[in-house]
Amino acid sequence: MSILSRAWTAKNPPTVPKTAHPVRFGILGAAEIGPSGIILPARTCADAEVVVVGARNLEKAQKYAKKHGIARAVQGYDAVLEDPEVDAVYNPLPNGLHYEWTMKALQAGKHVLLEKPATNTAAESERIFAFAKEKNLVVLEAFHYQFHPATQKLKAIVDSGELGSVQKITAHLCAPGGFVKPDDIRFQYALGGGATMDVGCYVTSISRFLAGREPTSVLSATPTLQDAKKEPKIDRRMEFTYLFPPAEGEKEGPTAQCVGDLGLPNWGPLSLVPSMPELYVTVQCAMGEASINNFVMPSFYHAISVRGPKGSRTVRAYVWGEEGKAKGWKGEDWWTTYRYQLEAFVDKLKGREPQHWISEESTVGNMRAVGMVYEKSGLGARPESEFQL
Ligand SMILES: NC(=O)C1=CN([C@@H]2O[C@H](COP(=O)(O)OP(=O)(O)OC[C@H]3O[C@@H](n4cnc5c(N)ncnc54)[C@H](OP(=O)(O)O)[C@@H]3O)[C@@H](O)[C@H]2O)C=CC1
Ligand SMILES: O=C1OC[C@@H](O)[C@H](O)[C@H]1O
Repeated sequence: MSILSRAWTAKNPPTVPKTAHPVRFGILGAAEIGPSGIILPARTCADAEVVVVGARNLEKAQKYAKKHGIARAVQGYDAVLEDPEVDAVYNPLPNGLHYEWTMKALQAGKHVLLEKPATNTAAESERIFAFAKEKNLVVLEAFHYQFHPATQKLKAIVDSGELGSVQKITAHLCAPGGFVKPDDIRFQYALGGGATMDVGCYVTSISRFLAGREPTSVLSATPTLQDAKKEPKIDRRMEFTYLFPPAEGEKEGPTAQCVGDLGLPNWGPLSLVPSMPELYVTVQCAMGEASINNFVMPSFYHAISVRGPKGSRTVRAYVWGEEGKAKGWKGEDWWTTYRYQLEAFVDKLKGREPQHWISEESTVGNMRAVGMVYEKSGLGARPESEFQL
């Protein structure tokens, strides 16, 4: 399939008939990410159905429901949680509201597919998972990129040892200027904003994933503020370096040099030339290097470049290899990261073994690492939610 047909099918996926008991989702908020994050993936998943969306304004919810083919629209998020037809909630609210509405959803007996980053602090994530355990419910932080075969192919190459030990990871997730508007939730401290929260959490996540361990410290963290007067704690860009502990037999642990940016400045004469997005990860190892050029949206295009003792090669993985298929792992080459993620989520709820999972430890570890970056940068932690159950 070409890049164009993959992109077209991802946006216009086939609608499949539902099983007798699909997981019925309710969406909290008429969020921008909703169509990619859950609505289109659910259309092609026999075991999932979006049944209701709730927004603060009923008319907004109704417009959104009509546009995206959702059967019902309700006013407010409580109405979604009280809905007896809802089994699981998709929570794409601003980061600073993730904790409150995930706790409320769990209280209401709903499973939660929770947008990244899970919460404002590691302590909040810990509390969510403790409560989910108590209620015997599932919470998954939606780090969708990890569920795609391309990400896992890169991980398998690094873990195979063919390139030797990991020495240095470089991870960039940077958007061109204008991609995020000045009044966006991402630039509001009270809502858990900041580049490190929004895009820095991805480069943190993939660095930890590929290093296969948690960072012990942040060697440096240099913020560029979005608007120092209006939001003195909001980073538009953060450059930061993690130090990981050595693995057994290693003298020194690897580092990860990360950059997250929500608005790369234009360049060239009169600054008229927009910057290109940066969406790559490189893993330098003792005997070579592996990299991927589009780790957040690999379903559109990607290339994994490997250089090592066996020579150089370029690998692509839109679907599982023969081994994965033999294990029953599903996929189509137009499946987005979100579609692969949904498959894992419904598998978990249906008592099947998901192909991949983001564990509680991983979510808490990521939030802890993001928190360490904010502390080192001098901007300080994002505000703890005042919500009490
Ligand atoms: N996995 C991924 O690839 C992506 C994940 N995300 C994550 O999803 C979440 C939402 O992002 P995105 O869809 O871009 O954001 P939007 O601004 O489009 O949506 C956020 C929703 O939050 C609701 N909301 C509730 N309180 C407030 C408030 N005080 N101010 C503003 N909105 C409020 C709004 O709901 P209402 O309709 O009720 O007004 C709105 O629809 C974030 O956590 C982000 O990190 C975002 C993009 C991609
Ligand atoms: O995937 C993403 O890319 C752009 C970001 O602003 C967004 O929040 C993130 O999840």
